[in-house]
Amino acid sequence: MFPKQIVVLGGENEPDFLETLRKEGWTVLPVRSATQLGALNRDTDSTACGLLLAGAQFEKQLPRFRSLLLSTDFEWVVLLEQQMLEISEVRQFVYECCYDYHHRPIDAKRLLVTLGRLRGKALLRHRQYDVEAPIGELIGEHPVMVQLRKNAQRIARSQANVLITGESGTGKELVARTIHRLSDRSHGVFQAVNCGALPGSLVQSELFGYEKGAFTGASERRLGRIESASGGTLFLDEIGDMALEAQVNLLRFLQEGTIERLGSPHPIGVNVRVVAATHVDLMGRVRQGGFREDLYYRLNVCTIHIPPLRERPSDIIPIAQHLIACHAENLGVPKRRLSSESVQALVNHAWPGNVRELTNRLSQGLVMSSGRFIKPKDMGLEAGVEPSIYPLDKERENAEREALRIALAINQGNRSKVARSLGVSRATLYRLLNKHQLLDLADATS
Ligand SMILES: Nc1ncnc2c1ncn2[C@@H]1O[C@H](COP(=O)(O)OP(=O)(O)OP(=O)(O)O)[C@@H](O)[C@H]1O
Repeated sequence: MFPKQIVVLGGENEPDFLETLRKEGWTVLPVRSATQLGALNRDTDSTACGLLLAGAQFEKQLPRFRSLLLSTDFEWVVLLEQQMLEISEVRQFVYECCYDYHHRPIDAKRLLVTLGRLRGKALLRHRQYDVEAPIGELIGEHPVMVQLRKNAQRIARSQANVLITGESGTGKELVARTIHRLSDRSHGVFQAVNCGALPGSLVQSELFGYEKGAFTGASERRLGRIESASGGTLFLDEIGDMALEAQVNLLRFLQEGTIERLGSPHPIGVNVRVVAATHVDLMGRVRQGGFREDLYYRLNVCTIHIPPLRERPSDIIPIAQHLIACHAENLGVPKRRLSSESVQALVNHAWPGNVRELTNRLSQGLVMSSGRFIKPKDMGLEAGVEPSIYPLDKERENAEREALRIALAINQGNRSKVARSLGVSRATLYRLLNKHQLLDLADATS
């Protein structure tokens, strides 16, 4: 149970009311300096409430009080003179920094009710942050994400290679890390290699390592990324961009479990699980001759597809709240909340950059907002009032495509099993796969 604590800022001019608070079971914590407030904010749990007692010339000290209040995690109520509310800067201050206001003379009963509500709100907020998953957790309650987490768990228990597909920023690396964390390799390293960033000339030495003297400049032996990941997981991001020559060696490694360092004819056994990711249509690349078909099938033992954020709009706000809780501390700013306009704007946005864009916009919003709430403009978004619901036929299309993807993943592309699990004939399944351009994910022989 959290104690009833109230931080009182701004003078001792209400001794009777402070006494009433004590009698009502509140611990009153008077604050006289910014340092004291900072210490209380650090040492008191965030369910404590704040009461600001506005004194004479309050309107001249608004910037100081604004930065004091916003530097804390507490919810605040301000007590002021009624005529002060005629000053627009004061009204703006109350709107931005406070949960509520009361004016003098004090109506003790009413103010106690307000403080009771304030505490209730602080407790709720505390619980909300308390249940937040730690940073690095895959958030999302959309049915596709729920299924995706289950699949990741199942896959983690096996040693199978995995191919993760999805647009840029959808969370492919996060899923790969989750598989690693849940696997019996979690004590080994997670080695991430961005194949797109490696020039063709470097990819071989980077992945497979080299012996001293293997080429000019090879002054000592160097282990490659595959060997360094031994006992752990190798994450090959943007696998579609890997040079063809390196693809041959990677295939040999996947078939035989051995590598050869450049300059050495001796194969070395390496125990590594490979998780690859791509944002391009890898099968399309196979057809164009840019990616080896045999390697595609070696990597694609299990597939996880992450749909873009716009196709799972119910995930936007839970992920946003999680990210605010995680990033506010890293950025050294208070945990501000989303205004209702911001919630609407976030849901309306199309998210071409997916969750990465969401992370960036929220970080910007946390830094730029000057009040208790993050507003749309703080995140570089237009305030939107449009309802966030997609037309029904678009929702149906999305649901149909997701059901197909899930069934394909669970049944490893086996068409007969997929058709059975979806309760449709093979002919209908073929039509649906064709319509959603998912034929590549289905095994034509099954
Ligand atoms: N479901 C999620 N829950 C919480 N955070 C997420 C989620 N999905 C993605 N993120 C966060 O979004 C950011 C981008 O994710 P990640 O790097 O895994 O995407 P990616 O698909 O690998 O991107 P790219 O294709 O550009 O390499 C990361 O900070 C990640 O932690």
